[in-house]
Amino acid sequence: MSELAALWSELADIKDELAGRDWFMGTSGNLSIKVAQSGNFLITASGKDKRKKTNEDFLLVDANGNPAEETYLRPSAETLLHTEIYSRTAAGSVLHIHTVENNVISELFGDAGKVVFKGHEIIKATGRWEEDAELVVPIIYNHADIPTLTDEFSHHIHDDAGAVLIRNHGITVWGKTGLEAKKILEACEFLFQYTLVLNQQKAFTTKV
Ligand SMILES: CSC[C@@H](O)[C@@H](O)C(=O)COP(=O)(O)O
Ligand SMILES: [Zn+2]
Repeated sequence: MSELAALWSELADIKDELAGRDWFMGTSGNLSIKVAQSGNFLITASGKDKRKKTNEDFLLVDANGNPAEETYLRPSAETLLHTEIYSRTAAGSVLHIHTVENNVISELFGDAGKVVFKGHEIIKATGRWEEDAELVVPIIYNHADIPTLTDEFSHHIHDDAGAVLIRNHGITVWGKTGLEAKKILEACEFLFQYTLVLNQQKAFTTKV
């Protein structure tokens, strides 16, 4: 199998898994994986139902996000976020999803500009192993203009792995590999769900 075919299959597997969690509501979400050395990456085609598996799910783009081969497919509308992450880090994969939980958390903590988690075992999935490790997820405004959104997003790209919430839009995570990006995504969504359930329980117990 060629390197490209292997990467296609890896990204398709990630897409299948995330689809199994119903994390691509209303055609939302975009995923990419980098082809080592070349600067090119495979990215989801724009506007597709990402729950479906087809031969046209991904296209190859160059480091500027332009199609690297003849195609009628359009790369994701948010390709610029992916190019920005790849240009500033050694990330190998970028994943973006919209969930009710990540949207509600982004709204609850949006005015603070970040949500901070501490004292959760699952923080280790993000590569922080100290007992008092903190996971800080920045929250930025959802600029409709993608270059403006990317500019604000870029202030939060400090490492080869990371996560940023876009308010009332979704989360974008990246990691050195597809597996690392998926682990960070799952850890974040776990923590978002935990926070919402805990707050609901607290509200309930203060009422009774
Ligand atoms: C229908 S969701 C809105 C989209 O603009 C976007 O936020 C998204 O996640 C999917 O866009 P896409 O161009 O398919 O990658
Ligand atoms: Zn989106």
